[in-house]
Amino acid sequence: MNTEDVLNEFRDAGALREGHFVLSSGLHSPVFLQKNLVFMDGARCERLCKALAEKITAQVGEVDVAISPAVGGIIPGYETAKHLKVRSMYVEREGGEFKLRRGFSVEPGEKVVMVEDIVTTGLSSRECIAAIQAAGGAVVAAACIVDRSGGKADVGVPLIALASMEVPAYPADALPPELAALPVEDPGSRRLSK
Ligand SMILES: O=P(O)(O)OC[C@H]1O[C@H](OP(=O)(O)OP(=O)(O)O)[C@H](O)[C@@H]1O
Ligand SMILES: O=C(O)c1cc(=O)[nH]c(=O)[nH]1
Ligand SMILES: [Mg+2]
Repeated sequence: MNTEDVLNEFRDAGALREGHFVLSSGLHSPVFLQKNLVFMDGARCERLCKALAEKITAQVGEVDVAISPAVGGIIPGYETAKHLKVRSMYVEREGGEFKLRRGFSVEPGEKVVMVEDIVTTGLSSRECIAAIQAAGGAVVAAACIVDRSGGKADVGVPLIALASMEVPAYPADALPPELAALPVEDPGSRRLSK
């Protein structure tokens, strides 16, 4: 499955949104990939995550566990883990910081693949990887359905992306006028509890 195939799944699901969005990183973008509209369709989610699992196995071999950052990473993390035939867990924010909760744990040195839905700056991936390492896991790779940085994001381990593309994103004080003119949506969960 190549980038165009993945984007077609997003288009067909009505998940390729245009407007004015504030992203998890605080950057603003005229494009948002509303992944939940993709993952809500079991067959579509399975096609994408099966392909991602195959890419992970081809690049890093077998792993022991897949761990994702909540909320967006939970469904693709579970489905990818299913195809890798490994346990699936997630980290969630406690006082703003990602932690393994709900009885989830890793054995010291277990090989972990961190599975994200979307990577933009890589900040959430780095936070998730730090939480896994703090819990004793050895993160051998990160994986995502779409890398919006076109390969530029550095998450500190190899990043395996099913689709890779560069999408414009701007700091709040450097918005193009046509973007600044539109009302802003904040669709993610990072700022929900504040
Ligand atoms: O690479 P980054 O710059 O960190 O951006 C990508 C992150 O943004 C979204 O999460 P968000 O925090 O918006 O919440 P969600 O998982 O609940 O959608 C997405 O699920 C990634 O985790
Ligand atoms: O950077 C983000 O927060 C982000 C971008 C995107 O296209 N989709 C998403 O769910 N999050
Ligand atoms: Mg997320």
